Amino acid sequence: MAVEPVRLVVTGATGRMGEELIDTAGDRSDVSVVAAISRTPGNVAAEAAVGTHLDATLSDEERVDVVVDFTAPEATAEYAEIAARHGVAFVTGTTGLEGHDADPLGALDAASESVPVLHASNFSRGIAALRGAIREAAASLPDYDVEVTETHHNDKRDAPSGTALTLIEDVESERPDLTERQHGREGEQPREPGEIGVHARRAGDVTGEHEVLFAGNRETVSLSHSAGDRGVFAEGALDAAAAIAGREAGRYQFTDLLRD
Ligand SMILES: NC(=O)C1=CN([C@@H]2O[C@H](COP(=O)(O)OP(=O)(O)OC[C@H]3O[C@@H](n4cnc5c(N)ncnc54)[C@H](OP(=O)(O)O)[C@@H]3O)[C@@H](O)[C@H]2O)C=CC1
Ligand SMILES: O=C(O)C1=N[C@H](C(=O)O)C[C@H](O)C1
Repeated sequence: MAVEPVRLVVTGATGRMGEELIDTAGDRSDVSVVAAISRTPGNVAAEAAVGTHLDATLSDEERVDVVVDFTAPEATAEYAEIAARHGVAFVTGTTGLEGHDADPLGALDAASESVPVLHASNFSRGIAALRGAIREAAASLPDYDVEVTETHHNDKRDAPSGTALTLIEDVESERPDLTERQHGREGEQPREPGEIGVHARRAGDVTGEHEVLFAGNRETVSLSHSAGDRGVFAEGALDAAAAIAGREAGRYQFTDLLRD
């Protein structure tokens, strides 16, 4: 018996990730993009309906299961509220949410009281696997210095990357002695024992690279990931959207949905 595809609305449709999501979804039978949202609708390359306002689109469409959002913190806050008001699940990969004036993290929590909500700073399966390895290394190498380095394309807005922040939290969960995040270094600044070094590089069209270095006095361990293209993020986000549709309201983790 044929299974109905999960019906999606993609926001930020002219963005790098919006375009990748629409393209990748076109090759899959488990999801279908029924509408795309953009402030500049003329530029959207999609066969689906194109709207400028999520609220109006969710009112017009017969049925939408999930809104998939890769935009900007202020837009994510607004779209989460609108999706919840329409009873539609919300999957977002937008980063830079921490401490933003629009309180997107509060908006995700509020939305999760009525619909399923998933936010992941990185939707690649490789990063999901790397996170387990990083927690294990952090627990096994208690006195080693830790330095996190990320590299992204020169149009990225937020620094450090959302993924870098997630990986730092993974290290910190096993190393409560590391209480200071040292962003870059300049001048006379010897390393302090409680530091995690954090380094953000912006160059060319690099899709996304992350490295966590553990250094003792006679050895180093380097755990790293490099995304070959944005398709890995799009596939993961669409997997998450397909898996979250029809679930109970609440906050979901990408790593949990991968295991189900
Ligand atoms: N979690 C993950 O795996 C990944 C996360 N990301 C994150 O996703 C986000 C988007 O990245 P990327 O696609 O490269 O960025 P782009 O700048 O290419 O696209 C963002 C899109 O968001 C829309 N947008 C921006 N601001 C607003 C606003 N205030 N209101 C409505 N729409 C807005 C715009 O679309 P339009 O003009 O069409 O409305 C824009 O095209 C970033 O936060 C990035 O860090 C990126 C890759 C992977
Ligand atoms: O902006 C990007 O491009 C990416 N953003 C995410 C992040 O901030 O970690 C994920 C990925 O690295 C690409």
